[in-house]
Amino acid sequence: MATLVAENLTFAYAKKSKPVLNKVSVEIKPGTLTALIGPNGAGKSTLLRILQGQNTPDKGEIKIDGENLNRSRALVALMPQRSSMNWKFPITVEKLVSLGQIKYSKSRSNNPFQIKTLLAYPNSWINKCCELEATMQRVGIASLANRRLDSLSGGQQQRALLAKTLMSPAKIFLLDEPCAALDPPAKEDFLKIVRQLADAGLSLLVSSHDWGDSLNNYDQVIVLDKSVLAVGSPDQIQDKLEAINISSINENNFCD
Ligand SMILES: Nc1ncnc2c1ncn2[C@@H]1O[C@H](COP(=O)(O)OP(=O)(O)OP(=O)(O)O)[C@@H](O)[C@H]1O
Repeated sequence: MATLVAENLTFAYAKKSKPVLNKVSVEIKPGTLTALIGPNGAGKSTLLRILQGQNTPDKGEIKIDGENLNRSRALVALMPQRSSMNWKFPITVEKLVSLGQIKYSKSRSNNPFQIKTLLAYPNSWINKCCELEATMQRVGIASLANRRLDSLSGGQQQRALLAKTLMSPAKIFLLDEPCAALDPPAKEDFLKIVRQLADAGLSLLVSSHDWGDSLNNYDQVIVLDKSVLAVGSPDQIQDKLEAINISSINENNFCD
């Protein structure tokens, strides 16, 4: 369980350029599913990268359970946009998912894949294998373990990428447009899974272009367009959006 609080984040990609984020504050509570919505170029991906520590804000601060993000980066994991993946890479689902653990383990002294750890803690390898199996089951891809990534549907690929992300020891998960390019049933399946993860105590922030009934799956909705335009429950957001003129957002290619 972990709470992420970001306050007054301001960020520009170059010194003299205009900020792409301006005084953005967000709070992600344990066991909640939050949607981050906004038009193209609103700064959603930038914000997720900052919250994960890949980019540093020019101003503002990010704390996890009161500790600076620098000290607790391992508690935050980012699932990147699907366009950043090479889906043709010859790898099985199981191997991809296990990479989520190995990547993290490199920087840890208790890497369960290291011989010295194995000797000291013989169950660590078994535990990690169980975790791999459990994580694949959690997102409904256990039966696809030996399939190659390029033989999967888009929805299955996204679930495999989610499972890889879940293999990290994080408690807060930032998902960058995980439902982009998924057909409605696959989108619905994916949202059910993230809902279950939140109900199990994880904190999830999911960026999306979706506007409509799917927002009802979320506990909190943040509307971003360089700054936070509105934040609240799906019902509260509907009311607020009318006040801030949703048509101007739609004109900005705010799709679906
Ligand atoms: N690496 C970068 N260098 C310079 N500018 C960037 C970089 N990445 C993004 N930007 C700019 O920052 C702004 C915010 O982009 P960002 O990708 O965060 O928005 P977004 O809301 O995720 O957009 P989309 O919904 O289209 O993915 C845009 O104007 C974009 O052109």
